[in-house]
Amino acid sequence: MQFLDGPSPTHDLTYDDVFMVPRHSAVASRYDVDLATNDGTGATLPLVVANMTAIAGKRMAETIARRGGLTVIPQDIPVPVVAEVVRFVKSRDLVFDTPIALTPHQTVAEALALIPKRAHRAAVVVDGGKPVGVVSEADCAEVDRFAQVRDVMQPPAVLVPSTTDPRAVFDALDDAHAALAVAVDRDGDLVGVLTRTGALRATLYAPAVDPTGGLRIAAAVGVNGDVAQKAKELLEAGVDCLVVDTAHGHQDRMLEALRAVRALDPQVPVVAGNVVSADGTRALIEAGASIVKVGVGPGAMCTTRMMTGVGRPQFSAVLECAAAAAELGKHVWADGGVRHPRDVALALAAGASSVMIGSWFAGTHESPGDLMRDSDGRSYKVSFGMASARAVANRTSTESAYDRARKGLYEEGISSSRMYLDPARPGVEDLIDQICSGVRSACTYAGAASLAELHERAVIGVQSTAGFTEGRPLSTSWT
Ligand SMILES: NC(=O)C1=CN([C@@H]2O[C@H](COP(=O)(O)OP(=O)(O)OC[C@H]3O[C@@H](n4cnc5c(N)ncnc54)[C@H](OP(=O)(O)O)[C@@H]3O)[C@@H](O)[C@H]2O)C=CC1
Ligand SMILES: Nc1nc2c(ncn2[C@@H]2O[C@H](COP(=O)(O)O)[C@@H](O)[C@H]2O)c(=O)[nH]1
Ligand SMILES: [K+]
Repeated sequence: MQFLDGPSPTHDLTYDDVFMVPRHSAVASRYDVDLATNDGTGATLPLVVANMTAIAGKRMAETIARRGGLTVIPQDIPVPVVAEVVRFVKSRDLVFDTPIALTPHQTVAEALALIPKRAHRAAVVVDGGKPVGVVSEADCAEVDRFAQVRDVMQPPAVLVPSTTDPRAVFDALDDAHAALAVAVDRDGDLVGVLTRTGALRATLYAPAVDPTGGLRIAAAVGVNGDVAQKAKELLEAGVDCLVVDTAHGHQDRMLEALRAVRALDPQVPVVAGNVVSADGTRALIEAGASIVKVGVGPGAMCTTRMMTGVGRPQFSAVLECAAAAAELGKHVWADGGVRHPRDVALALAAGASSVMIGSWFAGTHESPGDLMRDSDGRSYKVSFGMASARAVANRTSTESAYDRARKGLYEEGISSSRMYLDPARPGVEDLIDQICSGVRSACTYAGAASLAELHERAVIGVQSTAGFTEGRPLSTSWT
């Protein structure tokens, strides 16, 4: 990457401060761009879901890995629960989505409570393992809430063997004018479901799979307690990537934790953070990190910069840390502050091998929270920071009242934030589509057929606030 006007600017920059200049390209199509990462995680997309309790659960992990990204299960989740999530995610079909399954005698009220957990807005009715019907919200309208789903369900309009090619599923749905295909195994038992868009995506994305063919998943540990023991248990549970995470990564406690984890000789990438300097990056790599997580204060739930004045504008932080990591043959993830597809493209241009997203993905069907509606009827989910009073109270729930009170004083995150679902993109896969379109397009503007080429060829300019504002679309006239 180089700056348009030569040397690096003298002050630090964040994503909004910069733009990429188009240059000659020999890449004919945006589909010719390979978005696979080269950091050893096996991800085919440069996207990681942040280890935040309100965002990263098993549903998110399954959905993201099927499209090629990774989800980091937060450090606050007990190891046996993480092990169960890993087992669940690795048992998922690589093409067909896991539906809400109801028995015929369950009620319409139960169906209506569960259907919003799925972007495809339906549930499958199963009897003895076999799908016997599909229930959508429309089927439940104007019906007694205690009615049984068997009385409102429709027979599956498209029933296919789970070995069916996604393109054939797409065509079958199109021919039948149906919304959802139901897939079964050789015994006729339910495997999963696929929408038209899901079938299309299955032809465009490659799932992130481990050597045994299971979907990949990551998990985090903090720096307190017996880190090595917890890391060992997570590795035994089968995580594909281990994240050692704390607010201030360039500290002794982190370096000790990292050395202890490295001593386990993990055969998966070890990510550590967070830092924002070349020194911090080198320290983490020397202590055993294969990937360094970069970002202090850019997160949407994060109050660190307001509380402490500490941090660093994210574009410059990623640029400096990525250069330091590359000198040692290692990588960085850009963590936090991503609000538009452009931010992902710019982080990758600065040299990140992957980009971590939290809050933006909170406002999707796949995040763990319940779907809420505000007084205007807009759908949202509640999100909160991992250093918020709420998260700290959860994390310290087994400690003495005195210790909890002591730790409760250091609050550096928002405890409750409404993350609205975009009505046009309510599922995390809709956001992935949007991000990948933006990044693929950015690559062709730069003449890059891979992420390594994007970093190599990117020419970055610095813009004024007016320059950034000019780039924003207008939904109404300006006079
Ligand atoms: N990327 C970012 O900007 C930030 C991210 N976070 C996220 O919040 C979650 C919780 O992290 P964290 O608060 O580190 O909690 P942890 O539970 O990981 O504890 C951090 C440990 O480091 C010690 N510590 C020393 N200095 C600091 C400091 N300046 N800030 C925080 N801890 C310090 C703490 O001791 P003692 O309590 O005695 O001081 C504690 O023992 C993580 O997921 C982290 O990534 C949090 C803040 C910033
Ligand atoms: N200072 C804090 N940082 C936090 C907190 N919770 C999470 N985070 C960081 O934000 C990113 C995600 O950023 P986003 O803009 O995509 O939401 C996450 O990975 C953490 O590094 C917090 O409470 N305080
Ligand atoms: K912030």
